[in-house]
Amino acid sequence: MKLGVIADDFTGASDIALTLSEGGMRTAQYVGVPSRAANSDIEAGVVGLKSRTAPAGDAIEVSLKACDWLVDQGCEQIVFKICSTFDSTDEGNIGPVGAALADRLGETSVLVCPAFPENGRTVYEGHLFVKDRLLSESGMQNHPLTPMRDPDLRRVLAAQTDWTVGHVPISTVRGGVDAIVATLSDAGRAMFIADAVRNEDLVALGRAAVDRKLIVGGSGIALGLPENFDVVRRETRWHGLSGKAVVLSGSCSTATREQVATFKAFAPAREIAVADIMENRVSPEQLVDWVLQQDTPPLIYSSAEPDVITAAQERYGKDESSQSVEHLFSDLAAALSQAGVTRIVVAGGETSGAVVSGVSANTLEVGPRIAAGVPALKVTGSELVLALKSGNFGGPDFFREALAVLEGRA
Ligand SMILES: Nc1ncnc2c1ncn2[C@@H]1O[C@H](COP(=O)(O)OP(=O)(O)OP(=O)(O)O)[C@@H](O)[C@H]1O
Ligand SMILES: O=C(O)[C@@H](O)C(=O)CO
Repeated sequence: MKLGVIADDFTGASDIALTLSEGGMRTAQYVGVPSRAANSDIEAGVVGLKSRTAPAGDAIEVSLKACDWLVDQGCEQIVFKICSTFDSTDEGNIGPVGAALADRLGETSVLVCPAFPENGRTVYEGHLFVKDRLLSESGMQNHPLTPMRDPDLRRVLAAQTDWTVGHVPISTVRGGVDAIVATLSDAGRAMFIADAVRNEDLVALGRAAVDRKLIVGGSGIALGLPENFDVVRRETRWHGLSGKAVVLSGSCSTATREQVATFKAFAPAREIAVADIMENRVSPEQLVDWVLQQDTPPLIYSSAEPDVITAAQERYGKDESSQSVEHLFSDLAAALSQAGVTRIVVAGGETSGAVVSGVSANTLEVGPRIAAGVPALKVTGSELVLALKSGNFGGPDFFREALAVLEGRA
């Protein structure tokens, strides 16, 4: 293994696994830190964690464990994959985990860039944009767990770490690899928010990071990395699975809510409210029976508007509300796979974490792209294929498109 990635959630892991796989690296995605050595033919290993919203100490501990495992597999460089919308709180986890990984790897200068232009995430003058909106006006200010209310990433990161926070402006990025390298050199415990507006900017940053032991970024930062290693490009082989399918959506992001509305117009759909779970009005067994009765792939969703989420959080507590939904999706996914469901499309990073732990997946093989940042995945050693969609990824018809790719029809 040459390149190791520690991803702070599972959709983010599959997002960067797709970029590396499309970049020609033989890539595997692992669910949590593996207890065994990786297959020797794997060039890029992506360890997916569920650490984005964990207490900082826990996130550091598990990220260091992942780092040690990747270094043991031979990795020369580690990427800490964060969300392209920089999802985090003042307590962390980007700053504290980034600093802990840097200390472990002996790195003193860390490039930080969440840009993902293909999905509309760009960084300019240190500020993060989602399409034509500042991060703080993009809908992310209403996120149930990590509301992002400040678009200036230098300020956001500085609140999370005692490392110096610097900036690589777009003029330096466009000035070429040597200009970027000069900015990053001999910095002395500094993290640099780098501007990037186009894929070419990310490729330049990736090239400039060739000697860095740690990079922090979204999947875009991986665009330029495969070429730093001696890899031979290969086609991915993919065989979809037919059989029963289901869509599970716990994401409350703007894009997901539109996808839910689009899919509901022609597919059977069941909405789950936090109150239904808290007051035991719904169980995985009932939901599995309902799924199996449907003639076409159905949707089960808790995706809701911000006022509904706020009301649930005020009534039951913030963590309690999201955990109740995640536990339900985890138990439901386990029961669905036991009942013979072969295709599961999941919306939401935390929700995807719940689902992959529910189905006891250990390693995921990366298949073709469904949408930017979302590959088809096969659970190794099992008759189950998955799509793990980040909240705001995919077009309005994503669920139908994902079901088709997972079946091998597209
Ligand atoms: N109706 C609801 N009320 C309160 N919380 C909810 C509700 N539905 C889902 N949640 C919680 O909101 C969180 C949504 O996070 P998740 O990561 O799954 O989606 P996302 O943030 O849109 O996706 P991503 O992290 O990929 O951008 C989960 O913890 C989920 O359990
Ligand atoms: O970078 C992104 O936006 C995604 O891969 C993700 O991490 C969302 O959870």
